[in-house]
Amino acid sequence: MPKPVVLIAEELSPATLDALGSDFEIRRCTGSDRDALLEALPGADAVLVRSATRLDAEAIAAGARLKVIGRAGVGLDNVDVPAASRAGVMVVNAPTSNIVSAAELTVGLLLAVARNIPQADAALRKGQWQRSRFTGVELADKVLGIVGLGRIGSLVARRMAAFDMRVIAYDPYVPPAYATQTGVEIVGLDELLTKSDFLTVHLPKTLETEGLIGFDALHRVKPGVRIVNAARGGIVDEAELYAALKEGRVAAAGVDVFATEPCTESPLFELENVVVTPHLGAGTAEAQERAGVAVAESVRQALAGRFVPEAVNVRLGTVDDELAPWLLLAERLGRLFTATAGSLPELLQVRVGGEIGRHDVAALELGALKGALGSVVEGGISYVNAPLIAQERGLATELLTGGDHPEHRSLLSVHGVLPSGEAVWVSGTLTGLQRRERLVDVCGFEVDLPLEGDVAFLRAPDRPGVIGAVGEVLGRAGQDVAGVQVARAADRAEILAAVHTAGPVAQSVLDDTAARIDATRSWSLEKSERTAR
Ligand SMILES: NC(=O)c1ccc[n+]([C@@H]2O[C@H](COP(=O)([O-])OP(=O)(O)OC[C@H]3O[C@@H](n4cnc5c(N)ncnc54)[C@H](O)[C@@H]3O)[C@@H](O)[C@H]2O)c1
Ligand SMILES: O=C(O)[C@H](O)COP(=O)(O)O
Repeated sequence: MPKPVVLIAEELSPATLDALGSDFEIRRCTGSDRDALLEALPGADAVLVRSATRLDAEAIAAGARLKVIGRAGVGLDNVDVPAASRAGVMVVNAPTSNIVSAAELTVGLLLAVARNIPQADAALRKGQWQRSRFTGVELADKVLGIVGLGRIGSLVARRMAAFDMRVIAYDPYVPPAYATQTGVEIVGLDELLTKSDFLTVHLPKTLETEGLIGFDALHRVKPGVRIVNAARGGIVDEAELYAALKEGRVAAAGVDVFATEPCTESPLFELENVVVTPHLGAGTAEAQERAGVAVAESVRQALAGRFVPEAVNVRLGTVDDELAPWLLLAERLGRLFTATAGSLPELLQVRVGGEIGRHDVAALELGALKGALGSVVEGGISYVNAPLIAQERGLATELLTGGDHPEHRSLLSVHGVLPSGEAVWVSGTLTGLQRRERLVDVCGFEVDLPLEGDVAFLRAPDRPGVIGAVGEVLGRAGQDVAGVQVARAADRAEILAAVHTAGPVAQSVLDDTAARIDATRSWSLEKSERTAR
């Protein structure tokens, strides 16, 4: 089996490779070289990038085998996430990997624009000892205006409070109570602009935020404000910032990010009151290691078809340690449901009863759907494309919670009514300290089976000699039978035989066995598991 290919399109920490391990073939390309990227993408199962690689719809379409895009960092403005979702490609990032580093760089830029540190350094290296030329201002008792009080904005707020700054913020999407807890006063944009002595931007780049600090805002600012942008180029309009600096409306600026990167020429570079860095917010050993290891882990999970908590284009709700094994069970039951039913219903119901039903179990609906479609959809099913594929096939899902079971603390069932009117369901639970998966009910036949290994199911009329006949056909085919479990229907009209074999039963052998006992239906757990992979 060839190993899945992970394409590394930008310089990542060496820890990334260690975390990926030896299960993948690693290829490299320079993601900012468009031709090289488009040439390398068709062979890749996963691609790892930072902010310099543009993964737009064209690039995603070129990645015909692509299953996951890993962004070793926060910002996703270089990835067309809707296009990835349409193509069934999971997008993962490392949303907290570099926030401390970005906040610390912001602190550095605030200090640099207050005290002219880089300019003084450059002058002294040229032999100029000019103390009064670089007279700065203190931070203490000044107003710091933060635009965007998210993860990085909040870290900056905490750090700058230690400099005795008065921190205000504009962010219409954070609850005022949260801001109060952090000691920050939430104000409107106008108030922030007119009151701030220092202004720092920590927004995502969106249609709404691009140019937010542009002509209008830069004409309303408090005269002599110092501005820092270590979020995304273009949120502070570079041309308008240049004009404001030239006219003295803005006293100084610290700029880490540019509308077009790499940026090696800019009118801003000509101004002495500007401090620039080449997108260094995440440029620390710690941030790079965290980002690389986090996306490597996510890519491993994604390529194994598992749920990835950091996936940005999967709406799964919360999957905590308590729920994670139930999610796997839901997927397995989904697969077994399809194998048992032999077709798909119009409505797939996921019923969650007992203790686990009292948690937020929304994820189980998607897990069961992914499992149910897994063995029937060509081209691979993922948490990303399962809802889309279900919609295309007219398959709806429903999550029902509540109710207790007399025998099981918690019970998960996947249920559906087939076009013939027949109801099919499979139910399972987790047992013991190891939380082992057990199949406990197949269409009303009570069983007690692990949900793994090679198990053939046969549903047949309840007649003497049925089990002997099953053993005989399988034995003749050279199939070792490790055990048989027989469940009887309440009316004793039918049995369900679950036959454990040491190895997969060939379809022809299963068909022969079924014919011998007049089975109304036969299917196998191994088949439903394996074809879904
Ligand atoms: N320079 C770097 O190397 C570097 C490193 C890391 C992150 N970043 C960038 O920093 C930015 C912030 O990252 P984060 O992790 O703090 O993001 P975040 O999502 O945690 O915070 C963003 C905040 O902006 C607010 N917001 C969104 N739209 C807004 C609007 N129109 N007006 C006001 N507030 C608005 C949101 O409510 C949120 O609280 C992102 O653009 C990210 O890409 C840059
Ligand atoms: O969004 C981010 O994570 C930062 O801007 C860092 O980008 P980078 O990984 O290209 O340094």
